[in-house]
Amino acid sequence: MNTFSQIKAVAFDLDGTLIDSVPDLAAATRATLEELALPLCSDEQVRSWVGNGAEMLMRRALSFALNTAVTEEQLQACMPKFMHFYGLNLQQHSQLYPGVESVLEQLQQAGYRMAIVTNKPYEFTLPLLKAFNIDAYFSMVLGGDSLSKMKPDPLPLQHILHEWRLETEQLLMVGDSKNDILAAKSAKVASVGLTYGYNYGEDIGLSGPDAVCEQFSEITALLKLRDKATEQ
Ligand SMILES: O=C(O)COP(=O)(O)O
Ligand SMILES: [Mg+2]
Repeated sequence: MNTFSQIKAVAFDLDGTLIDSVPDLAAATRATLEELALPLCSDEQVRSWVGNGAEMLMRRALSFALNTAVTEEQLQACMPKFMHFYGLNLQQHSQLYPGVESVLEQLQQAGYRMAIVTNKPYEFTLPLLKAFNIDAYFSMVLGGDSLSKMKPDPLPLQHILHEWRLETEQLLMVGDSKNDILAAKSAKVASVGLTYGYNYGEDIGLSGPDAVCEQFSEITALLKLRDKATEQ
């Protein structure tokens, strides 16, 4: 029996897994820094700062711009600005990664239950899923602030196991970051690491997921789903 043979439900990470969201996150980060008359950052820097939610992104951005550690007061003063700017343009420059819609469709057809487990604040998560017209695939959507702890803590995955009455062998976590893989390991569920997303510039394979995929479409083969689009 392979690692994935008992999977009934899949928890997907969002940023860097389903959606390339860095261009809009970077624009909002720069708009915040600009309003504070601080040096601006590049998209590439933001790519390496995403992964632990909006507050940690701003903490990293401020610490770069101020070239020193950031106080709680400085961070809390700039959060409303970032939330405002990001909320204005969630999807102007962001894109779904290739193959995402078709794989979600195939998984739905095959009867898998699907959830989003992201560290992005919940208030941005649902609008972003709606903007790309993929919200209906997910019967549970957890943002970084939906529960008391976010990934790499196992709590969001444990919440799904509990709510959906699943055994650990029945849930799969798919993500681009070591936070996704660490959360899966702590929750004792299988994980797939994607190489194209954001992982602080590190190789996702080093976190030890059960499988590494270069493209989202490879998930169908792992779950032994036939690609109906290419099937004659
Ligand atoms: O917002 C973040 O920092 C990361 O979000 P993700 O968990 O969907 O990758
Ligand atoms: Mg991610």
